[in-house]
Amino acid sequence: MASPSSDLDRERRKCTFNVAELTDIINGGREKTERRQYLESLVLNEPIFNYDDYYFLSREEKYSDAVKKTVRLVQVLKQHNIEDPEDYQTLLKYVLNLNLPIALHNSMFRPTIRDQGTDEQRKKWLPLANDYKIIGTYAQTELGHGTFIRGLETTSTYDPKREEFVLNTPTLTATKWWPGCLGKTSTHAVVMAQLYIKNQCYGIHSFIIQLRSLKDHSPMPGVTVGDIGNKVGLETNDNGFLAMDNVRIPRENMLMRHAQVYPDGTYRKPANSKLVYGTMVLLRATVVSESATNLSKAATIAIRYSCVRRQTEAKPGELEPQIIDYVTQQHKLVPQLATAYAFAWIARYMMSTYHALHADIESGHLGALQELHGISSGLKAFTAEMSVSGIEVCRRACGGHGFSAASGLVSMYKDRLPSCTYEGENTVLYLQTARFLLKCFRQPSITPSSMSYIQVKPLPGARWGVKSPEDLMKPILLVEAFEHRAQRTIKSAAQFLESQISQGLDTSEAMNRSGIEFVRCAKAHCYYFVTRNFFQSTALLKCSKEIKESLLTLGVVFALNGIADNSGEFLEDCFITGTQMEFVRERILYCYKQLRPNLVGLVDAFAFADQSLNSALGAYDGDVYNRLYNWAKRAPLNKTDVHSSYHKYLKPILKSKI
Ligand SMILES: CCCCCCCCCC/C=C\C/C=C/C(=O)SCCNC(=O)CCNC(=O)[C@H](O)C(C)(C)COP(=O)(O)OP(=O)(O)OC[C@H]1O[C@@H](n2cnc3c(N)ncnc32)[C@H](O)[C@@H]1OP(=O)(O)O
Ligand SMILES: Cc1cc2nc3c(=O)[nH]c(=O)nc-3n(C[C@H](O)[C@H](O)[C@H](O)COP(=O)(O)OP(=O)(O)OC[C@H]3O[C@@H](n4cnc5c(N)ncnc54)[C@H](O)[C@@H]3O)c2cc1C
Repeated sequence: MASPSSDLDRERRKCTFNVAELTDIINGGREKTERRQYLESLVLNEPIFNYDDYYFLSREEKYSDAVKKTVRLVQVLKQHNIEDPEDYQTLLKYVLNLNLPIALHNSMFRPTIRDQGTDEQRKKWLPLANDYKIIGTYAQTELGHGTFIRGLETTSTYDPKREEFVLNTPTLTATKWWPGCLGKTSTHAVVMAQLYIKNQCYGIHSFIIQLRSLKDHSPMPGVTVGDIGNKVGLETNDNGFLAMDNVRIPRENMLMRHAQVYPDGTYRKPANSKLVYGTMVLLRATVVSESATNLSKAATIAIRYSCVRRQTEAKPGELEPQIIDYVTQQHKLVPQLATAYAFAWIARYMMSTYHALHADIESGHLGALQELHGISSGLKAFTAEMSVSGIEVCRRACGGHGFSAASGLVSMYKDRLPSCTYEGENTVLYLQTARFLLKCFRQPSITPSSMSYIQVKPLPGARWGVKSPEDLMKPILLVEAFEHRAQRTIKSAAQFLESQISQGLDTSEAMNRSGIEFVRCAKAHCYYFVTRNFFQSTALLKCSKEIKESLLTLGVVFALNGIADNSGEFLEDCFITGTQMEFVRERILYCYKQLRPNLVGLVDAFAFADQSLNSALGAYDGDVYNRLYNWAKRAPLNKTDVHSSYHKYLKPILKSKI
């Protein structure tokens, strides 16, 4: 058997480009790489951030371990004056492989105060939150309602005599349920509740509530709070429940940047009722980035392992091939790698678009709200869905060892799966994007330039300009195919809706009946958007010819697999012919061959530290079998040669003499 590490060494020697150059591109420049390395150096060497035996821990131990790591992380951040949220995200992405019990504090609590608080409220709360003197969460979802926010039942009733709000959980279904970090960690929460003034309901607003004593962490009077119990993945997180019984807070605890309640109870409504949903939009944009990072990790593990794993001698006596040389294995993994790169590029687009449109909104251009919502909803759903399914493909591609916790892929899959549900269930978000696409289809004036393609009506009888398999290496033709599909499905969804209305259905029923068409067009739009962005961004890169070639080939793989996997949608209006579909399949194989020497280089370029992958299969040195064996030997069941259950149960039924 060949030595696993020599297999990876050989792969690395075959790579045609400079891996460090590609790492800089992925990180966004040399300076960002250096910053990342500096941040990594602060935590990687500390024993407390060791994850070696993590997969052996129980849920409670995992939570406790995560709290310990969180506290140390906070100390490290303070010690080194690290305040930039981007730095914190870098640490989460590349080192701290967990959903920490302060995840919601940093991703939702602080941003909500920043974006929805007045200047005075920011001045009061942000220093406390930034300094971790208080830890907060975002409590919106209830037992009875998650998607339909307007249906939340928690009430916040204004008492002008005492200038206080009184928060109540009037029914069982009004109990807050799911908020991360609520169960055991948070001292405070932004709670979304229906605002009542003089018996009139003004809809959902956000309020800061103290949940626990800052002296002993016990629940505050009127607050019932706890963990909701085990779930799929996210074992380090204490997703919780919360019920409130006449909890009083000062008037100043309603976040009043957009809507105000004056001491006498006068209400001033926000310029747009959806401003209160702003933090969700930010987190949806973040999910795009998380989806990219995690699929990159999964591809790193599975591709390195597939270069080390050998199976089935082709000819008697010959060395068994590396499993990566089976085209079926390539057909599993190369599309995941291509998707990881496509998502890394769209994540960068999503964050910069978020910041640009958010700045527009802050300066009063509220038209940007629906554009940001339209873009981020679909991309969150699309990237979460493909990332989760891609991680599972990577896990299965590792055969039996993919089932071992030590692969790192089991927990990754379980921890990522909820991203299809939280921050807006995926179908619900696709429907939101579809609404926006249809609006743009009907109203050119509101169509943002990034979506102007919607205004071009697809020509009946249009045909794809691909004449040979070589044509499939031309980004313009690939993008054209996705553009056509998106235009056609948007038009078809609009026509379907109109046909329902013309049959006499009221708008909501017609929208419901059009839902499947809506989701179809939103997915088609997202595939187009991501493909176009990949080729546009890659074309702009200043890098070596070899890197550009590899990236473009990955883009072709992403696009061609998208066409092959959704072939019906391209064939049904004869835009693509059967012969062109054959070209597509042929070119996919060609691209795999082109990329084969660079597969390890392309995953090495993500530059994940072994600790962050925490995988016996995917470590840099490829020493898979020693790692698996040593890890198994440390398993709690192996602490003694004879387990206590032998004495308790097994011994009596076993024969002492044969
Ligand atoms: C790598 C870095 C590491 C970072 C670490 C971060 C890790 C953190 C891990 C945290 C993990 C989990 C956290 C999870 C948190 C949560 O889940 S919080 C709860 C999230 N909940 C949801 O998302 C609920 C989904 N539901 C909704 O958003 C809305 O209810 C819905 C959009 C479905 C409908 O809202 P309604 O108010 O009922 O809408 P309606 O009145 O029908 O109006 C529709 C109308 O409004 C427009 N609209 C809706 N939302 C927005 C918005 N946000 N902005 C702008 N416009 C909006 C919509 O387009 C419609 O417009 P139209 O013109 O009528 O078509
Ligand atoms: C791990 C995890 C962490 C979370 N963290 C938080 C948190 O920190 N804070 C917080 O407030 N919440 C949190 N949540 C809650 C989360 O945001 C909601 O679960 C999510 O928004 C989905 O809402 P729901 O549970 O009501 O699903 P439902 O809306 O009940 O969805 C069930 C099904 O109904 C369908 N459906 C619902 N409405 C429609 C519609 N209008 N049209 C078509 N189909 C529809 C959905 O597509 C889905 O198939 C978390 C959830 C999870 C799983």
